[in-house]
Amino acid sequence: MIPELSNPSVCMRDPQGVEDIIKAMHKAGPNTIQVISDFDMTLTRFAYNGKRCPTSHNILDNSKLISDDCKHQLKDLLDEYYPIEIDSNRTVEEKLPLMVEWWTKAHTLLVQQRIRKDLLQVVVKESDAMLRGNYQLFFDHLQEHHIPLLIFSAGIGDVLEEVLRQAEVFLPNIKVFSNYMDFDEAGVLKAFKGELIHTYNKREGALLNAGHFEEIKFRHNILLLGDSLGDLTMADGVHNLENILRIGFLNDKVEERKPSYLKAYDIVLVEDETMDVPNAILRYLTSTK
Ligand SMILES: Nc1ccn([C@@H]2O[C@H](COP(=O)(O)O)[C@@H](O)[C@H]2O)c(=O)n1
Ligand SMILES: [Mg+2]
Repeated sequence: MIPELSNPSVCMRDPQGVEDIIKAMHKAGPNTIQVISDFDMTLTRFAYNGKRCPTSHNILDNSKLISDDCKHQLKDLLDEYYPIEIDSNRTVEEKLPLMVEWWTKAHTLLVQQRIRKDLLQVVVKESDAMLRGNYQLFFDHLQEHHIPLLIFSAGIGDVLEEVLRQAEVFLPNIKVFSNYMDFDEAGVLKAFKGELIHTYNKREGALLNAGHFEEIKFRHNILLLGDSLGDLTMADGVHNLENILRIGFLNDKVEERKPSYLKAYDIVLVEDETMDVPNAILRYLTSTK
């Protein structure tokens, strides 16, 4: 049905179950589909030529807008909390307060740096941020078939929008839920807006944004893309969900985390820096054969 499902990066707990979901979504047609995707390390690459690529936070953390002292502090936070974020031996309940602590400390430091809105464009351009291979096909295909794409990110909304704009894929069918910066009249960062979104509270974020799901309530079939187990709750606001196909990018600590990813995601893509598998599935879902 979809030759790319035999790629070496593809792992599935239940290949027949995956085929059944895809067939049901294909039968229902593109007008019933919506895509919900995480941003960092899902739409963007985890690594390129063996080097880690930055998250939307890291784009700022590593930029010329941040003092050396603050860079060290942000790096210390990353070294302390990222291993906790991806630790398979801790429960989500254990991780929750620690994630709030990480995001709160990092955002406090960023605010202290008095970041200028007009320089975001420059730092994104100067960064090593990269979308996954063949990302253009993904965005163009969704736009062409009028399929809404919700990008649901615990990263920084202003930065991720700029990444998409510079890649010329910030298209009208895209909606973003994320942490947005609040600037003062002089265009200097003074706070972050609204409720904090971190890796493990996307369910709450989804429920807070009920209006979006209401607008597209006739789209009961979901293609969900994520790289963290926290991303699985991004579709919790969807009305009368019929079919959901969950695709998880397993980027880091592969052997340790594979069992839990196989249990939670229908398709697990191991160290795959491309959009080839989601693209092939979308091509099939929107085909008439
Ligand atoms: N100070 C921080 C906080 C979080 N991160 C990483 O960002 C990712 C969240 O964004 P998603 O688009 O993936 O929801 C998350 O995986 C954290 O590792 C960071 O780099 N710095
Ligand atoms: Mg992510």
